[in-house]
Amino acid sequence: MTDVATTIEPATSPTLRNIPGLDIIPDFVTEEEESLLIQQLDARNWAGRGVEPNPEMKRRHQHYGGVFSYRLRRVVGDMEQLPGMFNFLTRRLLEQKIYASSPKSIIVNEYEAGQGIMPHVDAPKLFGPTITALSLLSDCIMTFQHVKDPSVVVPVLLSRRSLVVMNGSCRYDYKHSISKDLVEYLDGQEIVRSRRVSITYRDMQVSSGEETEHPVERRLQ
Ligand SMILES: O=C(O)CCC(=O)C(=O)O
Ligand SMILES: [Fe+2]
Repeated sequence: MTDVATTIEPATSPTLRNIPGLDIIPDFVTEEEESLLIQQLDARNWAGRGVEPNPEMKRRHQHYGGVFSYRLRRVVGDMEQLPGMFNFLTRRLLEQKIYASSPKSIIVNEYEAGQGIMPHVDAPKLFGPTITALSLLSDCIMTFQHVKDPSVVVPVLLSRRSLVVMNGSCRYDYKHSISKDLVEYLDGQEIVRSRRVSITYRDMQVSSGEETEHPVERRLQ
């Protein structure tokens, strides 16, 4: 990547929302599908807050496919098939050509009001070129910050039931984060945060055990 900085517009420009490789698909699931997903997820075990494989994490989460330990920085255990409850989502991702083949890994994150995720780039050596996250139960703002030019900060609304797709520059050149704020503002719109559950699809890039650049500790908020 050369001359990245020269292609970036001033931070004040509204056109900055056009981050190369960023796409947001509204209403990726229906209200009925959202309720069913939440019901099924809540019937399963949430990790974090003292529960393995990431007991140190305050945010509750569920890993499917490859179970990634943030502490050990690697996939622990065997790659398992994704549970059937995700089949319709995977099918939709393939139908809409967001992925060419079924992604092998899902992380479900739960954010209580007052919880967020620190700025990070999803481990480039571990996860593939397309990251997607489905927002359930609450709107939030995802903030993108350019790695090489931190003055470039781009807040983007992730509305409830939308899918955010990160490819190319968006996936590799920008950190993404979600604040802990209970109330957020974007373009004069007030966004009141409540419990949010996100379903992130990622392809595993390499065999387990490879060192990654994941900012482990800084994710633990
Ligand atoms: O909650 C989200 O929408 C994003 C989660 C995320 O960035 C991650 O797990 O790496
Ligand atoms: Fe991420």
